[in-house]
Amino acid sequence: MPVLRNLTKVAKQALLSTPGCGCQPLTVAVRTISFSPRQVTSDASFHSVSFSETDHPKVLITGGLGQLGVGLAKLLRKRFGKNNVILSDIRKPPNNVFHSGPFIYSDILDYKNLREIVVNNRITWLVHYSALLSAVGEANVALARSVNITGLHNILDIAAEHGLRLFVPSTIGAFGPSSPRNPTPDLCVQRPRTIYGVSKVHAELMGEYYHHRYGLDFRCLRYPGIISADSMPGGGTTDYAVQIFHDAIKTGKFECNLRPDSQLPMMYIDDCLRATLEVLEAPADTLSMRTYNINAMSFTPEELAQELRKQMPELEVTYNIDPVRQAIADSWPMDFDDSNARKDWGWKHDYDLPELVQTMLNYLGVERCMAHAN
Ligand SMILES: NC(=O)C1=CN([C@@H]2O[C@H](COP(=O)(O)OP(=O)(O)OC[C@H]3O[C@@H](n4cnc5c(N)ncnc54)[C@H](O)[C@@H]3O)[C@@H](O)[C@H]2O)C=CC1
Ligand SMILES: CC(=O)[C@H](N)C(=O)O
Repeated sequence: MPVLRNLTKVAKQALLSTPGCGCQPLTVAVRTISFSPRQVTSDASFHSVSFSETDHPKVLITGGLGQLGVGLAKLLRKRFGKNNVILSDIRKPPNNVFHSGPFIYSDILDYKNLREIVVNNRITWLVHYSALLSAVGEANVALARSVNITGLHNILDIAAEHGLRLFVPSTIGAFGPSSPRNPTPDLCVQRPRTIYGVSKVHAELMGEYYHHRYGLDFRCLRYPGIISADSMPGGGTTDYAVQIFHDAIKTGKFECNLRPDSQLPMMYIDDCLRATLEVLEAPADTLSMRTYNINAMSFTPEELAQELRKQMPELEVTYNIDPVRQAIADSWPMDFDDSNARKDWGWKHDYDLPELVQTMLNYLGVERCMAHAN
């Protein structure tokens, strides 16, 4: 079988190489003044741990069991120590995640519970990953509004009250059909047409407002579509670019829900997680903005399939367009201008399309061969 023959080739290669698996605040920090964004009771604590008091930040990741959180926890634990990074979600963690470091239940809609976690664990950095993504959000607007907007308000208030450094990811989805699409700069018209996009523009603006108004150390990157091998996407428009690898390896066939010419910005997960750590560690005076585009590559489904066919010539791709996802993709950036991130804090991606494809095939090919061997 050609698919298996190519898989074996890919797996052999993989066994030989290692798979990749400006503004200063106008006010003093909120914890030092008597006014806070939320009318907290007088017993509320503003005693956050300052960075000089600890060797490492104490990090909480919300929504940590999705496509990105487990990988980010692994990276941050390597850097700051296993027990200094707490993953949280409302879902039950799989065994390997539960045994790899601290995990805690946290519903971002439960403000008191969130505050208790931050206080009891002396959290200093908060990475806020909980969200409903673009396609899932359109299927459940009320829940998306609640998680992505009400949840964010809880996060912002807790971060401001406890002097946390707060990272919130935004997305290419924060732009819309009236934005310049090729390329899309950091600052331009943002009129997205999805609840996901609207909630992310809201997050960008609220975070920046809290930064200027209360001195909140808010940091935000607009991620492209993220491609990963060991975690599945949670219901977005760019999901096809992950699924194609799984289907190609399993069956040699893939049915794509976007048109072959739909060009979108994309990034391999290792680049995305490294960018997140880099912007979190960047000295404040290097950040001329608080929300940055980051990018690595742009491609269409057809171009991705062509790159895959270099390794799997028999791959068959058919198209069965999902009108909801297609309308979203047609309104999103085709290419992303991340020159400010590159200039300010030295952002540089490692993976272009050929490396991405090779790395994904290596990883998934080895996994499949190992599963067959067991
Ligand atoms: N994966 C991607 O391609 C991109 C992701 N992003 C952003 O990065 C962040 C992480 O993305 P993914 O890991 O892909 O998302 P995901 O959809 O895979 O995971 C989101 C997680 O949030 C959790 N969650 C939902 N409601 C919650 C609640 N009430 N309380 C606590 N947790 C809750 C879910 O259980 C899920 O584990 C999101 O904010 C997303 O908007 C931005 C651009 C691209
Ligand atoms: C690009 C994103 O924000 C996400 N992957 C989605 O497609 O919704």
